[in-house]
Amino acid sequence: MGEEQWCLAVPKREAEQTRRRLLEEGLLDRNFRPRPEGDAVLFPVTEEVPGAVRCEFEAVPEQAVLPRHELVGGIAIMQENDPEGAERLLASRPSLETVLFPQTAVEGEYRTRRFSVLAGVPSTRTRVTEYGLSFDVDLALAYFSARLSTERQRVLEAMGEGERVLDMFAGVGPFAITLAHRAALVVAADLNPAAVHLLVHNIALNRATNVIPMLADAAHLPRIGFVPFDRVVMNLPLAAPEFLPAAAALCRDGGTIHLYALEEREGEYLPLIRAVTGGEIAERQVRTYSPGKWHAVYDIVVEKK
Ligand SMILES: C[S@@+](CC[C@H](N)C(=O)[O-])C[C@H]1O[C@@H](n2cnc3c(N)ncnc32)[C@H](O)[C@@H]1O
Repeated sequence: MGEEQWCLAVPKREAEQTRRRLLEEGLLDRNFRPRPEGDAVLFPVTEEVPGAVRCEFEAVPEQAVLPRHELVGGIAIMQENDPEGAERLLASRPSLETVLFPQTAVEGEYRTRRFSVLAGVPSTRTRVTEYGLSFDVDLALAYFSARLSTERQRVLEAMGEGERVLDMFAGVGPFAITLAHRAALVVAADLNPAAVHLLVHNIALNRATNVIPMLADAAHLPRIGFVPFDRVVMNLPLAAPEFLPAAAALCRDGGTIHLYALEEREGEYLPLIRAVTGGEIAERQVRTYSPGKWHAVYDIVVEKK
């Protein structure tokens, strides 16, 4: 008899690509085995992701089960403080260098966590490869989440060639450098000096010649006198709504703002958005954040009032 579990059904021809993406984003639940069903493959996922439904799965035999973890480049972040499990995990994958356990939640203005090292090289720095790009990250110094890789591709695909883009909360640059592929110019700002240091490094690492890094508080950006941007990315889910008037001032009429927010009910931020701009709004849930809370994105077409 199997267990009830969230699962994602994908056509067989997309199975390998999906498996790699779920592994990259730490969403593949390794306590269960993916299984074919008709023309599709059902993948067990660790949380309710868009398109997931409930299915029954056979659990993997106990000795094969590795501790739950999220992969960020050569680092595994475990959900439990289990040094013995960490050693097994490290031994299971030659590409793993370090196993960490978060001692805190994501906290503070810089959105970082403190970690203890459970196994391997005592470092919080690693290189992440995402859709052909490389990002050097230091998880203790600056925010990075591999789980947004699909979201970055979605925004890239929505873009036209030659846009002027502003990333207001750029971190080490994953959105800015991904979007630079189609943009004419990307301005990438963050107020964490360590994040900007890695952002500058990652711009050079990816030979992105059209990304301008800035050590700046996003609240100050409207006073710089930029030519309005075609697209503004606001990935600071706990506080981005506060910065929406600044983003709207920086975006051209008809341009798009991608506002990431944490919400407890669908449409929670619609009244606030409508008070700032009159254009079209599409809302999507990106992933579960904690029980009863969603990481949502609002794609907002700016209509100057
Ligand atoms: C959730 S992280 C997102 C980073 C990046 N966009 C990514 O996807 O990895 C939010 C970032 O906003 C930065 N931040 C927080 N408040 C800010 C502000 N007022 N102005 C500019 N950056 C800010 C933090 O330092 C952090 O790097």
